[in-house]
Amino acid sequence: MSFEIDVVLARGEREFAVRVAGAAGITALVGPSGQGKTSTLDAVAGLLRPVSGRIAVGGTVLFDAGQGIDLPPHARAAGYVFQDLRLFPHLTVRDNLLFGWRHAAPDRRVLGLDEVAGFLDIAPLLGRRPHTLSGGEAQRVAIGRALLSAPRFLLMDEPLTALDPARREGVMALIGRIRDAFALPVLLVSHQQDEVARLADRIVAL
Ligand SMILES: Nc1ncnc2c1ncn2[C@@H]1O[C@H](COP(=O)(O)OP(=O)(O)OP(=O)(O)O)[C@@H](O)[C@H]1O
Repeated sequence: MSFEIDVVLARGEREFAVRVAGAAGITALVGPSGQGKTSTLDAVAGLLRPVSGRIAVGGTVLFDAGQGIDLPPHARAAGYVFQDLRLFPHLTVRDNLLFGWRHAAPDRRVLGLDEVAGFLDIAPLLGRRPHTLSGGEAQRVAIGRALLSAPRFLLMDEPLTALDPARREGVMALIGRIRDAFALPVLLVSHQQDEVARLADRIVAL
């Protein structure tokens, strides 16, 4: 399973050409601010329509301007961990996690709440609200919600930025375990180029 991305994206007046070829495992997108990294994740998730080009993941074509293919977000089944996490503030951790599960296609639900909570070490937090969580705890809950949505692949926007060095190590180890345990391709954006170099199977500079 790997990402094949060859698109031109437009944001306002600017255009970005993005190319990621045949990378399995963890692919890191790095580069200066404002170079279209988040826009690339949005395009793969189906939240931003490219001007032209093609996006496929694991051989499934998600977008192809030439062939008129543009799958809607739910059919793409991205597990998207947003930079600002976007946990629902009025829901408990349990209900944030179950939101992902309820939106998963029933025949693709391979993971359950208990398994994911155990894997991410967040079982003690299930009754809490997001505003009571530390940055690292909230990050793990957001990853859990994405995993429970039965994703075909994961998109992670700056998963290390808000964390102190010790927590960064923990989240990096976790992302590596997700790749190995669930065989999910991961496309992640990072500014921490040195750290991400140890984790990623491939680095693409925008
Ligand atoms: N909705 C939008 N409308 C207009 N311009 C936008 C929009 N979203 C992003 N942009 C612009 O598009 C460019 C690329 O933004 P994007 O967030 O993809 O970059 P990035 O590489 O992820 O940046 P950063 O590292 O700062 O998060 C930026 O110049 C940004 O200001």
